[in-house]
Amino acid sequence: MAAAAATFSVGTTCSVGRKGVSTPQSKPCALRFTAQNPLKSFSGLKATSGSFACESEPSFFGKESTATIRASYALKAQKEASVVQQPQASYKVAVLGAAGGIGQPLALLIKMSPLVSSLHLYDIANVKGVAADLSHCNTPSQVLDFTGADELAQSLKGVDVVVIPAGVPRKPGMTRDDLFNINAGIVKTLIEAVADNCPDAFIHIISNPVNSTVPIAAEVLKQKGVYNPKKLFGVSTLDVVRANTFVAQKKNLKLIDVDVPVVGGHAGITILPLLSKTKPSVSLSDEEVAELTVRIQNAGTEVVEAKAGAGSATLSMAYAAARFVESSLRALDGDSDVYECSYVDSSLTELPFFASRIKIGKEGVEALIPSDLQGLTEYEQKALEALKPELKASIEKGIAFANKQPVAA
Ligand SMILES: NC(=O)c1ccc[n+]([C@@H]2O[C@H](COP(=O)([O-])OP(=O)(O)OC[C@H]3O[C@@H](n4cnc5c(N)ncnc54)[C@H](O)[C@@H]3O)[C@@H](O)[C@H]2O)c1
Ligand SMILES: O=C(O)C[C@H](O)C(=O)O
Repeated sequence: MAAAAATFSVGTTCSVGRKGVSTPQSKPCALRFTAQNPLKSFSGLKATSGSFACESEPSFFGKESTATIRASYALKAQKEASVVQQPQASYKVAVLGAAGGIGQPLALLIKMSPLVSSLHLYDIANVKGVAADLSHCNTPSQVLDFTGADELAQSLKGVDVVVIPAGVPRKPGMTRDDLFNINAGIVKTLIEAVADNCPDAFIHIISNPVNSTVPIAAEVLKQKGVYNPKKLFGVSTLDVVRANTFVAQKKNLKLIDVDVPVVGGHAGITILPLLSKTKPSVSLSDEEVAELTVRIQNAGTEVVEAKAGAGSATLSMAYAAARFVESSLRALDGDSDVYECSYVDSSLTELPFFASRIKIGKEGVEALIPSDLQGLTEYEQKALEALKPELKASIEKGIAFANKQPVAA
């Protein structure tokens, strides 16, 4: 196995597969810290003093295996002799909807990233207090707050990654599509501003229904003449996080080792965990596959019902979104082994948007990974065909919405 980046702190995923291997495995890893690193002071959740002392410490999102870290450090030592790797706190990230249930914990997690120099928090209300609170954390990024439409443009200037959790969440009995009427307009307005102010940024869309809001964003960007399909991402990371958790629990596996690709979209049956592609490979009976698949597909509803009217998943979503932000920042920073599942402009199926594993690079989506869709079980193949009409309808609904109300030039 090729050595993964030597890492232990604000974690995320990286591939530990060899370059060119067709099924790279996302593996929790994290940003680089060493004993000499001046930023280690805020990595108390994971790093201790001394590089090797950290190898058995939990990283923020998980644990690197001792062997991997040893191999990685050995390699680094050979390559770099006395050169110390420093995280580059040089990226600007904007969170739109930053005062919300997802926005606040997400902002905290992003504030912990050593790669972020500036964190822009935008919301229509209540963002000043969130920013004041966060700004007291002694991590590198500067926190700036922006309230209301008049400050939206300013919040986006010079930004590298824009994360959008703005919008209303579900209540029990609702589908994600029931949020369309309110959230479609919110996403459209925000993307217009992104197009005008930071058209080159990576755009991460969390607002539901993701199956439609991502196509809306694409249409708006096209109308503005700045659509770059490689830089628009629907955040489906939570489906992967849930799949990994549930499979590990079911099979008594070490959580950090489990990686399940989840493809399709982000609603009900369009969420398709490819359990046969789980790494490490697990043996599951037909009943276990059916039970796990349904649980992963309904996990959002499980939270909505448990919260009983107080919203939907916020903490696990913030965790998942932070992982996706961190992966994007690592890719922007030159890490050439970054893989995640995401709902993107896609040619893997006949549908124009499709969630799959992707390779992320400096310019965004560097490659769609087709291999997960090859050699599916009969159950998965049927589920894949079954999800297509619903996903197609959601995509078309988003496109029709955006084209009915063209953007101002
Ligand atoms: N992609 C996923 O996996 C996933 C997971 C969980 C939730 N979600 C979705 O994320 C969205 C947000 O969920 P939440 O729990 O944080 O909701 P929330 O109501 O707690 O927060 C939403 C925030 O958006 C803000 N907002 C509303 N209109 C805005 C606008 N025009 N510009 C900027 N901000 C605006 C609100 O003021 C609020 O602070 C929902 O649509 C929810 O369905 C997606
Ligand atoms: O279920 C929801 O409405 C929120 C989100 O899409 C989730 O999967 O938790």
